[in-house]
Amino acid sequence: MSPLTMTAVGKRYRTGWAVRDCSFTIPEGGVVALVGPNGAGKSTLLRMAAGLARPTTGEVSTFGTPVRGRIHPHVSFLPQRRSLYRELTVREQVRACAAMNDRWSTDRVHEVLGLLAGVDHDAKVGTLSAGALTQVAIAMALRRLPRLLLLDEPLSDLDPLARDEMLRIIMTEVADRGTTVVMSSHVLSDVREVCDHILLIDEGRVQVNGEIEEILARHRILIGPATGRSDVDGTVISASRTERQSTLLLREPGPTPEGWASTEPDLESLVMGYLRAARERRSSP
Ligand SMILES: Nc1ncnc2c1ncn2[C@@H]1O[C@H](COP(=O)(O)OP(=O)(O)OP(=O)(O)O)[C@@H](O)[C@H]1O
Repeated sequence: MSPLTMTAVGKRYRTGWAVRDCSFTIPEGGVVALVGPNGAGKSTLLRMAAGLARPTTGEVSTFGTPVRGRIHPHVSFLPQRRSLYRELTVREQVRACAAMNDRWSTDRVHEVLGLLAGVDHDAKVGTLSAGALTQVAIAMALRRLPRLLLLDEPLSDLDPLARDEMLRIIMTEVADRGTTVVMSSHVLSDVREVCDHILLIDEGRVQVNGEIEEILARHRILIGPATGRSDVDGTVISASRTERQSTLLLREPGPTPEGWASTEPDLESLVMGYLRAARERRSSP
């Protein structure tokens, strides 16, 4: 059963459509990078998956159950704005959460505090740095033992050390418990090393969705003469040209024509190619 499925999902705010006609399925286990530029619709997608925003069109399901205004018991969501009690100390915050959740044991409280080795457990939450706040919120989200963990920009406030530590904790969770993690970021390099699946969105639409290795294998970068591409077979995603040469990103390419050199793209150039193409479509009349 897929942890998260969206079918023809759209979300319109008063300002316009934030998400349009999104259909995708997330496989179970592993880390999905939800990537897109600022304002692409990442938070809106995650909020709909968590039951905090209602789709205007289509249907969102988690573990086969339609999300209708309430979060699935096996799903945990870390919003961009961390919702914690600022007047409590870190220790009190974790205990308060345990007291409100009958699935939490005393052991679980110690586990959460154990994950927060670099954070002062007696500091008031309101005095913590943004990075430490994020660490507390992620540790608490993890200890709810979700089968699907939705993280909205979890790494944006973290320094490089804290970021590596958080990624290590998340990867341990995935390996030990088979948790599925969907992690949004507008910086691909932040999530690249831990994700095996990518969901690229731009202007609220899915541009790319799938296993990274499979997606890369279906694309090629072709470099050839500046004069053109008439003999190139496949779907041209994006094209650029200098006086000397043309560079194409191709999906499902045919045989490489004479005079062209072909290489497999890395994920960064593939993402850039799709985003550039989307920008060109927007700016052309
Ligand atoms: N509550 C809201 N009311 C009106 N418009 C909204 C609301 N939330 C988001 N939007 C708009 O919807 C679009 C998508 O926003 P969203 O926050 O989902 O994107 P994002 O990819 O998460 O961006 P970022 O990386 O900057 O957080 C943006 O144009 C945003 O201004």
